[in-house]
Amino acid sequence: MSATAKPSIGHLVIVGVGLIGGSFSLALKRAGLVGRVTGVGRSRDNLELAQRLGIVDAWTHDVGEAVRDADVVLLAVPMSAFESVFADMAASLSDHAVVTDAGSTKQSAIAAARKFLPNPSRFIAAHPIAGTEQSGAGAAFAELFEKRLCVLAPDPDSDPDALALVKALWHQVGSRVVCMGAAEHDDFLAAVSHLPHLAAFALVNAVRRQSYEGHDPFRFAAGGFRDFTRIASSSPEMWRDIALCNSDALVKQIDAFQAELSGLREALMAADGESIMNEFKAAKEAREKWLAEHGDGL
Ligand SMILES: NC(=O)c1ccc[n+]([C@@H]2O[C@H](COP(=O)([O-])OP(=O)(O)OC[C@H]3O[C@@H](n4cnc5c(N)ncnc54)[C@H](O)[C@@H]3O)[C@@H](O)[C@H]2O)c1
Ligand SMILES: O=C(O)C(=O)C[C@]1(C(=O)O)C=C[C@@H](O)C=C1
Repeated sequence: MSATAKPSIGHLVIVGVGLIGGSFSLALKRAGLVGRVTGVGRSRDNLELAQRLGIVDAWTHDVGEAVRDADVVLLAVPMSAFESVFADMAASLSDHAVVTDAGSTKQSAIAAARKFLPNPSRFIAAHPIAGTEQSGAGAAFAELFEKRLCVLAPDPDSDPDALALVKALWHQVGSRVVCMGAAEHDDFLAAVSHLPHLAAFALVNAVRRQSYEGHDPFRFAAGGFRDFTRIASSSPEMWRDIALCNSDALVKQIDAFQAELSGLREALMAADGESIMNEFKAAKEAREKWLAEHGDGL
């Protein structure tokens, strides 16, 4: 199957019917590419909401039961749940089922699949680089992946038919699909996704922890603080898991960021306006170049 071919799935199972799993289902349903969708999750309220919103046709808490006649299974749960979900589905998957995921770290997802799935070659690791700070089925929307990158991290053992199907599905939900190695993916994402989240959480805490003689500094925060910290409203559970799964790469990025802050601190202490200006100018230029070259759809 070519990446632009229209795949058709009889039974799709979404494990973790939140922002990402829910949006994937809505986009495929809107495109008329899926017969029925079963949702698997922990929270009854969230699954009932998903059914009311037309994201799933049926739901269960039992992943083994759900995947028995599945054609495609998408894992969209926090990274710490991957191993137990794979273990719970392993005995029930049919030979033809294709398993994929949307997890934010790829080496850990692949390691979990290899450890627990009967046929890891039919697992194709994927990561849509699109999201918001909202969680749960109520946050899902069909347009989420349009024009956004989706990274696939196949390996030489990946089944070519499974790879072609997963490529075609992400293409059909509007993504621009690229393939790369899992380690390379995790390094890049540590820099442009995981560090920014960590920095946003840390910045809010830095403001929160200081004493301002009884005054509330948040009262004076406006657009700058809101833009920088939007992602500190993201799910703490999800971000704890991402940070732990990609800790080596993330620690390197924290060190690089700390070195930048130290440089600026030194320049400030020395009242070195020229250095500060040069740093700010270089960052502004790099950001504008990024937006001009890759900002389409953001
Ligand atoms: N939010 C983003 O911006 C974003 C973007 C790309 C990828 N991701 C990745 O996608 C995955 C899902 O993220 P999300 O934003 O949709 O999260 P979410 O919190 O909106 O949805 C996750 C769902 O999984 C359910 N869940 C948790 N543990 C489970 C388990 N053991 N079995 C079944 N269901 C379980 C939760 O109840 C929740 O409904 C994560 O791995 C995340 O790293 C997130
Ligand atoms: O826009 C946001 O709120 C996001 O955080 C989305 C975002 C990111 O850009 O860092 C977060 C995690 C993902 O794995 C992919 C995308």
